[in-house]
Amino acid sequence: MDESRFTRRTVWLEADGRTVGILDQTRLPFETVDVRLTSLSDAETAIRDMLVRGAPLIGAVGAYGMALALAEDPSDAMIATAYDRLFATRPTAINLRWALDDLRERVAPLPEAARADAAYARAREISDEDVAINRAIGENAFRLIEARYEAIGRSRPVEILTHCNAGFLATVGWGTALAGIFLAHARGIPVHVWVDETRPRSQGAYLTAWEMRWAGVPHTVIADNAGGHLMQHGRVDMCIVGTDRVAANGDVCNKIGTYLKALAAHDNGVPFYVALPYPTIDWRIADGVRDIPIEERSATEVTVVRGRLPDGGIADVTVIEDSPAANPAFDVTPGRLVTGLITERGVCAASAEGLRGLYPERAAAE
Ligand SMILES: CSC[C@@H](O)[C@@H](O)C(=O)COP(=O)(O)O
Repeated sequence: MDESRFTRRTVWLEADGRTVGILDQTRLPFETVDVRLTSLSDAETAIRDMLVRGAPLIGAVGAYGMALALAEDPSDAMIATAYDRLFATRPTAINLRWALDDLRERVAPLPEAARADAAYARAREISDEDVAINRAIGENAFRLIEARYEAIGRSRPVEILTHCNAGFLATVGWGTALAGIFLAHARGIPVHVWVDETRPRSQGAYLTAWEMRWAGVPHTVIADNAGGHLMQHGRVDMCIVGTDRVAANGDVCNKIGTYLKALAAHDNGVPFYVALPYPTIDWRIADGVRDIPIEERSATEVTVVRGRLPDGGIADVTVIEDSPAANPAFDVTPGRLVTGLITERGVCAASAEGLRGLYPERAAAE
């Protein structure tokens, strides 16, 4: 199979060398619409309102946001303003801070006239690096999927459960948790994916299912509450999810509901893997459950649902009226419930020792 299907870019520089193109993910799966970002405030809105989402993609668009800002005004004051405004858009995905720190460090020492070009060049590099990293994560995840296929005697498809969306839409290309699944499918290992719907924003139903169709991977969308039952009855061979931030002790922050899936997997002896690139590790947080800040989003995301009407139109309908609703968007799964962290450097235990073993230089630097 042609692997370029899995490298569809989610953010790119337009031909004018200044405007940034993105796929508007709020319109999926009903419409495929590209949008152009021309200013800092466009980038800010795109991240905050989730036209782009997923930790690695948020980082890449944050980097382009800094470049767009400096193209308008390359002053020191603008570096600080752009950093603060972009940083405030989404609090949980650590890739955003990583990308903004990186950009600020590189452009601040330069003369003003050189700053915008340097920022665009670095944003592009970050994007290309993300695609290469995810391809490597995919190879490491592929080996685990292949091993499960051998373990079940090559008798049937490997049943994999995933939560939220950690495919190419959540990154610049390939994806993290889904990269190994795409590779397995492309290389002829039969897989079937249980796609958690992932309320309230339904990234599973709207985005992962769309990617599975795009790639031709057999899949079934399930309500968020179904995973435990399927695991109890031997219908899940492994779980693979992505993450928005991994603490130095291996605790994993991901879309709300991930923790419950990890508990069910642990209780049923189902391997639970988390895929991540190095910028997702927050070396400054020693205890993830205690210290990772969790984004609380609008209650409207819980009370209003988007769908297609019988006449073909697309509409938002209210499903909860007159009751308060709460919307914590992420949760933290303790490292002890995670079978392994799948990174571009290999697979390690979800622990301080495991992470230090794979990234000794980065652990020492923090
Ligand atoms: C690869 S990014 C992390 C993902 O795994 C995903 O599950 C997730 O939580 C993304 O959250 P989102 O709120 O859609 O930006």
